[in-house]
Amino acid sequence: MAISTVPLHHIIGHFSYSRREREYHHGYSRGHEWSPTPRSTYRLKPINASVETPPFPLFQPPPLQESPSQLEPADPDFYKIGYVRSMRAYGIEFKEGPDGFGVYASKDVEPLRRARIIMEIPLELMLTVRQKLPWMFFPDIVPIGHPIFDIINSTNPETDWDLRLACLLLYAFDRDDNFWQLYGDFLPNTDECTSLLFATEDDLSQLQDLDLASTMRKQQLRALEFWEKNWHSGVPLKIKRLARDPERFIWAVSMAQSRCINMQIRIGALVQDANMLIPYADMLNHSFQPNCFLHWRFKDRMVEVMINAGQRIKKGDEMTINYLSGQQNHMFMQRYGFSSSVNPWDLIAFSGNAHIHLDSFLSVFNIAGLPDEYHYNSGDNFVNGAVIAAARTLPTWSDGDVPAIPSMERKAVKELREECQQMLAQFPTTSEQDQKLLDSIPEPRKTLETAIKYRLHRKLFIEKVIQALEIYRERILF
Ligand SMILES: C[S@@+](CC[C@H](N)C(=O)[O-])C[C@H]1O[C@@H](n2cnc3c(N)ncnc32)[C@H](O)[C@@H]1O
Repeated sequence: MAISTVPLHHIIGHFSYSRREREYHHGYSRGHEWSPTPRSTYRLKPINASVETPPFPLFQPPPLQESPSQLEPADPDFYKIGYVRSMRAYGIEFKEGPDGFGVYASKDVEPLRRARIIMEIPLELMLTVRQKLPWMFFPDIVPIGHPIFDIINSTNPETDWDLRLACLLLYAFDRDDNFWQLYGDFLPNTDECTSLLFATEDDLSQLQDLDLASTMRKQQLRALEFWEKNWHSGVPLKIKRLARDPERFIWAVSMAQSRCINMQIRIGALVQDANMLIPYADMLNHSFQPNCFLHWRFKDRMVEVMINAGQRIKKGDEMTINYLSGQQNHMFMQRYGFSSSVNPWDLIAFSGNAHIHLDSFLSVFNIAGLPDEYHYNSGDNFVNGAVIAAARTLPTWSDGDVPAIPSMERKAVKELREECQQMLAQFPTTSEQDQKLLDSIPEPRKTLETAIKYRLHRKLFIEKVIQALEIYRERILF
């Protein structure tokens, strides 16, 4: 069953669509590949003349002058795709930066007592699937009896949300006048994708993590087998053209995995856990200390992107959200194809008996709160997410008010440091060698770069834990 609500996708007025020299393959090309060739103009007739037509552009495109931050502004036409209810954005711009497209503040924002809206995106622009049985998808664009419906219907609702979203995305690209046909041009192409679904065997070996490499091999096989099962030579033409080659389907799965947002949404009386592809909001990059968050506004079925209450933002700052809380780097790698050396949730499996005194360690680094909510406000440049992770992952002891005994702490620090050093020695390369390798490849393939960065981040994290132990040892004596 699919949810049906308002009639969808009435394209209003006309818009001009700038397409540079490239194939018109949704999501296969964008951004810096475009050459500044003349614009071509497409005119789409209004489908439903009775629909009110808001004036274009619905919000101001960013100024075209060179951005002081050296980042490339998105194509101005990105802002002009118009539908019955369009998205709205306030005080932000979409630009290409170090992590692909991102969202940046176009003006300063003073801290406010209440959260402030920067984007509003209506439900009808999104692609969503319900996580649990009875599964549903939205919008209701797939006719019962269409082969893609049967394929979607054959998936496991509990586990295959990414495969279903991929099918829905490919189907949306194939439907005349669907919003995603236009929006797809702003999605990363296969070369720009960081997803390890595209990793070669060599890339996987560069991870220096056998477990992650094996998980990714299984995930690659799962996507490939799904394509083979459903797009075999005998399938009807109308399904075949959605993903003629496995690469196209795997691209769609990688889009679903890396851009999907899981949210609980209320529609009427129904509250559901949904996996959603939310255009424009999916341009927000991740941070462990995000300045924004998402909120479902049920009264008019909009997703709001909001700036945290009390957050100060400077013009040019990147706007970020937290994709996953409480997850280690390998989980970020599996789903999004990136990692961080300051992931506060990273863990190290210590095997010895050494323990340090928890309260002393926390007070040395001015870390407050309980393990699930540790935060720091020390003004000490050394303390970052990796030190928070150290506080969570180092074996510690705490017994009422019993204070630490410096000589015992020093002994424990020595053992823990040695164990960290053994872990580092087990890697075939050092962090310096990884960094040199990254610097020496002029334009590495995304998946190769992602893999080398992952192993580098792991080593930088362990090195930071060693440094933190050293500082703890020095300061505990006073
Ligand atoms: C939801 S999309 C965000 C928009 C994306 N940057 C783009 O170019 O379209 C998620 C992808 O952005 C990139 N990304 C997001 N946050 C990142 C971060 N903190 N570090 C590195 N890459 C990041 C990864 O490639 C990830 O798969």
